Amino acid sequence: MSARLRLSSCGLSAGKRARLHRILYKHGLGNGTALFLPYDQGLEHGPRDFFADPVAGDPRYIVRLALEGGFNGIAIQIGLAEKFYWDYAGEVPLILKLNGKTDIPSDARALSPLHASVEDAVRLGADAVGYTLYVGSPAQEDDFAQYRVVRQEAQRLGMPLIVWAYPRGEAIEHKGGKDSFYAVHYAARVASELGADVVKVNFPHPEKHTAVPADYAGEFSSQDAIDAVVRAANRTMVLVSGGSRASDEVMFEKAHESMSAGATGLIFGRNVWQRDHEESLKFVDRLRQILAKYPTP
Ligand SMILES: O=C(CO)COP(=O)(O)O
Repeated sequence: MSARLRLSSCGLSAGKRARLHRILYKHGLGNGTALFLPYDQGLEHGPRDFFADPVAGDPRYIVRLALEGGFNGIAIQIGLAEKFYWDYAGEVPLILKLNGKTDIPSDARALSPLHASVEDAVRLGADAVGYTLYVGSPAQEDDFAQYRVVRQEAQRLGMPLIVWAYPRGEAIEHKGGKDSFYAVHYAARVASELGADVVKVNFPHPEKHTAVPADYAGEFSSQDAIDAVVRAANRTMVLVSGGSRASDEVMFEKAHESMSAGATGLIFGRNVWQRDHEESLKFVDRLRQILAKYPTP
């Protein structure tokens, strides 16, 4: 089991540290771990994600779920933040997603345009901002330039920056795919190199890297892979995302392995809200029991 990063080891400015302290120690379990509820899928995938439980299409329901489930924060886009977040008077920390796109065009040249600024986040009382960076996309150069401005603004305003580090594009597909160990490992390192305070990654699948590039040949367990991903992020805290619906056992295993690797927390969306209310709360309770086993020293 690897040690979890303490806030004091992350090289954070005072404002960022205060905000992250609020998220990690004043909400959720208050033990330095985090459980975030992401709700940007309506933009990224469209309303089809709400077919499984139509009530989840209502942002009011999701904000209430974040509160009832004892989440450390909710990650939403500007439109929903403006119209729904204050229904609960900021009782759950807000992570304002600053960029995002639809999945209607292909991901061949993936780039998520900005829709909001770090100043919007300050105005709305957010405790962090989120930026999706497509590592490996042919548009990576433009993405890095757009990201640099956000990073500088976040630094100036003391706003923690969470990078959704997503491998994308044809080149990645030829190197094992976006969930491969190689791609996720590289993405975590990129986020740390580029100054993210927190990086959000997909759980790496060692079986998917198909030994391309050759340095990744060999036997890796999923625990080996997530251990390496957290190490690659070094002083950047790691959040592991949920992905599409899977069995509860698979999700709990992922949660255990991530926390054991030293990740700071989990950001699970569809696996939480693509089921009825009672089931969602039961699932969240099990996740909280897992996080309780891994307090930050
Ligand atoms: O962070 C996420 C989306 O922004 C992860 O969401 P899912 O758990 O639904 O994959």
